[in-house]
Amino acid sequence: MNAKVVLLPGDGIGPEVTDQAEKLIRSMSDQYGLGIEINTGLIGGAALDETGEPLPEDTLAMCREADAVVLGAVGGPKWDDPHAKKRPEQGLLALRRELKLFANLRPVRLHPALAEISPLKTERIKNVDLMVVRELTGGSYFGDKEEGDDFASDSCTYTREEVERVVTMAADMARARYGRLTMIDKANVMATSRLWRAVSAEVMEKKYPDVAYETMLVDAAAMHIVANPSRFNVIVTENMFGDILTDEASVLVGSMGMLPSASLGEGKAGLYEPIHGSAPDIAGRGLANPFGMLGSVGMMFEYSLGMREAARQVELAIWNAVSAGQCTLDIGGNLRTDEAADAVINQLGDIHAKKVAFI
Ligand SMILES: NC(=O)C1=CN([C@@H]2O[C@H](COP(=O)(O)OP(=O)(O)OC[C@H]3O[C@@H](n4cnc5c(N)ncnc54)[C@H](O)[C@@H]3O)[C@@H](O)[C@H]2O)C=CC1
Ligand SMILES: CC(C)CC(=O)C(=O)O
Ligand SMILES: [Mg+2]
Repeated sequence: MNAKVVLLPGDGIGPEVTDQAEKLIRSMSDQYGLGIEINTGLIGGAALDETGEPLPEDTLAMCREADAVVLGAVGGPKWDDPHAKKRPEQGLLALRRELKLFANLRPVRLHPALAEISPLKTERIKNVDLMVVRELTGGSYFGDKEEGDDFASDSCTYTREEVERVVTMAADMARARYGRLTMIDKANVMATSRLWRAVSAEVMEKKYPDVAYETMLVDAAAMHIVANPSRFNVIVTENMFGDILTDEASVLVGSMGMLPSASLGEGKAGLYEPIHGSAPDIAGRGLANPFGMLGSVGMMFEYSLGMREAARQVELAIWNAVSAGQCTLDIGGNLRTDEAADAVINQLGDIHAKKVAFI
């Protein structure tokens, strides 16, 4: 196959979880005889310290050549000076934009063993299995900014095309899941949301009359996600709403450390990262949950390497590790980051051996 994967560990717990991703990729590569080539690059605060840029040219060049990029997290208190001209997070935003990765898929599925970890009542969350499709290269994270001591602005812009392509991807997903699509906006206040509403309605009416479709205001959605999360199946929303709502949704499944993501564009190349940040409060202590990162590697096998079965095996291995209590402190286990990842890799070996024995 000779796929090329670039690892960008970044900052805080980023390198800790990226090390686990590398182990998993190497193990899968050996198991399937894939010969995956792995290269590592600088991004975020680590890149700022070494090169003065949060996304150095050679990192970007390497990523453009790759089939997939796997990223830990960027940022941290060391680079948080509000007057700084360059910030680690700019590196990640620039990478997403340069690679034209307009859709960020964030699946949220509860493992029944973790229902008790969630602060929410088990009967409310037991059927949670949703897919959030977050628009990733538009909106206020990318609009023009003014920044002064007495005035600041972030402009939020969207074009018809930006809305159409991400809603189309989300509607395809809803159709494949025999599910319903909820488009979340703030159309009672924001002009961009009214564009989202009009364009989404057109797309759904013309191309997806068979997919159940609804709209919801983001403030109400924030409430429904915790009050009645299993009512959702596929959610599509703009960049910032999706960012915020998915951190909220992580509470449903036990921990921020559980949620993976895949960022996709027109082609097959993608960026794979857990939804969490660099978690400075636990960095360097072996406490980081690696499952969101390992789940992201699973998504890489599906979306960039076209290996759906391999992706299902990674998902199942994480599921089995959780069932066996082989997990980190945040979800009630007592394993360190590397031990929890090793447990998943061992589970994967068992799954593979059973499959081979069956054949
Ligand atoms: N994709 C990225 O690179 C992102 C970077 N950030 C950056 O990360 C830094 C810290 O941001 P925070 O607001 O603290 O958000 P965070 O996501 O890093 O942490 C929030 C809370 O979740 C916990 N947590 C996160 N990941 C975990 C894991 N794998 N296992 C166990 N617990 C975990 C942390 O310990 C913390 O209590 C900031 O500089 C922020 O800009 C934030 C979000 C995304
Ligand atoms: C640029 C990132 C720090 C934004 C974020 O929180 C995310 O993508 O989850
Ligand atoms: Mg976020």
